Amino acid sequence: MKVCVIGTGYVGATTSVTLAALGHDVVGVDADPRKAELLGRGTLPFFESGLEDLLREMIAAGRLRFTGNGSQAIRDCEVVFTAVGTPSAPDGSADLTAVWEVARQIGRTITDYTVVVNKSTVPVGTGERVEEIVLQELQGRGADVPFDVVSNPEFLREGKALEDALHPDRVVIGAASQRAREVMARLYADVVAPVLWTTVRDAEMIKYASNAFLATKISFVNELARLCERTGADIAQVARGMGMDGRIGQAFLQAGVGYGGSCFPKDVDALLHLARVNGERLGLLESVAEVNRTQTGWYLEKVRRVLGDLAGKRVAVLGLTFKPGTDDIREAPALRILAALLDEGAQVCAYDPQGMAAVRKLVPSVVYASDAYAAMERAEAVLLVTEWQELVELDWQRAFGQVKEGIVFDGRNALDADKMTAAGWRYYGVGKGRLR
Ligand SMILES: NC(=O)C1=CN([C@@H]2O[C@H](COP(=O)(O)OP(=O)(O)OC[C@H]3O[C@@H](n4cnc5c(N)ncnc54)[C@H](O)[C@@H]3O)[C@@H](O)[C@H]2O)C=CC1
Ligand SMILES: O=C(O)[C@H]1O[C@H](OP(=O)(O)OP(=O)(O)OC[C@H]2O[C@@H](n3ccc(=O)[nH]c3=O)[C@H](O)[C@@H]2O)[C@H](O)[C@@H](O)[C@@H]1O
Repeated sequence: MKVCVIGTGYVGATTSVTLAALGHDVVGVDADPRKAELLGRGTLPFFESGLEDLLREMIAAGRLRFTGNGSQAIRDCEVVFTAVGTPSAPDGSADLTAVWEVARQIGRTITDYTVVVNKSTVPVGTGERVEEIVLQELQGRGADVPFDVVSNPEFLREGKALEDALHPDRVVIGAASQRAREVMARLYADVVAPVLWTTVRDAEMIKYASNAFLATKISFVNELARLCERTGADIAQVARGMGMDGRIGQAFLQAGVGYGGSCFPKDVDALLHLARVNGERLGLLESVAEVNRTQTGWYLEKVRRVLGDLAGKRVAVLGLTFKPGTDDIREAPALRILAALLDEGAQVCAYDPQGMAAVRKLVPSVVYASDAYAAMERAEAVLLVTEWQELVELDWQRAFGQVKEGIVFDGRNALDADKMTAAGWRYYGVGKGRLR
């Protein structure tokens, strides 16, 4: 099938590659000509393991190309995906400017039956508004072209984008017409995953509900971690014990410095906004956001209690991206931590395997080290903020020989506390018993 994907960021690029791998003839479109050009040459504009290889393979096979000119691509394709960004507006709502722009472009362009598939994360009711916009544009040019609007939310995680896109837990398709359902069934015929057919509104809500629930699990353990530190329990053991109950599950119960990224914070805010404008209050979700907003502050409070005044202290920060396996620093907890440390006069030396170039632009006054050992040299404390495998597997014995004070604040409970202690470190995890 001929498929067009508009917007080739994380989701659009991954969707384009995945659909090509499923045997479709795909053209990716981006308003940023630099992105389209890079992708066309087989280069990803972001770091995502494994994706670039398959991108090149699909281009070489002639099944995937990229362009800055959407109109021709839209006209040629039976299915047009929208995968543009839906960032937070100042009031917390999802800014849908790019979604409306694409809808107008589609309405101005299509000449034959087209299935307009929304992959961006959008509030309930967006599909219906897209339908209205396309129709207005068609009427404006006196055209009577049949089309359907479908919601097909994306559930991939950064760092595991390809794996998630090729082997999803489920595919959710919200479609009103039988014609659109048949097209979508053909499109995903070779995906080995359960498909849930819903209304457009249900599919839109499923996406927000899923992200909000995952964020809730994280804030739940993070709040409990605070109580564990007061009561002398270990949140890692508590989470393990809870997760062994099949109804609860182990996933997303890892306590830490809070969730970041381009999705959980913005999607929780957007759902809260959607509730407000619909006259509902989601008190539980408000608390989820509040726990997350205060989690880095709580973590830093512990650092202050152990180190005292931070002014003039040399602190190493390891891991800057919002999670391992990506170069994405959007809403990364590390940014708030760096800002607070600098604000209090600490001398900060940082290292991250992929995120330093982007962080350096935002926070130039930090010293960026060439590797983790260099970052830790003469440090009075080490803050592990993102649990890259490379950082977890460091020779911590060797590092102990380089620091001034062997104090480590493991913001992700990723290090082995016993081994760290045996190597000489004073180890502070998150929610791991009372402070010594
Ligand atoms: N990043 C992620 O892991 C996931 C993101 N999502 C959702 O998917 C959507 C896209 O997210 P990302 O890929 O991260 O965004 P992104 O910001 O990385 O990429 C969006 C792309 O759309 C392009 N664009 C904007 N307006 C355009 C237009 N009118 N025509 C053509 N291209 C245009 C931009 O140049 C950019 O390259 C968002 O709604 C997000 O919430 C959903 C699941 C996972
Ligand atoms: O809508 C989206 O964009 C995506 O958002 C998340 O994916 P992503 O943000 O890439 O990464 P996650 O692995 O979910 O991690 C998000 C944040 O939560 C934190 N986290 C995760 C799990 C956990 O147990 N504890 C925890 O603090 C991570 O460190 C990270 O900062 C969801 O997992 C995806 O299903 C969804 O498609």
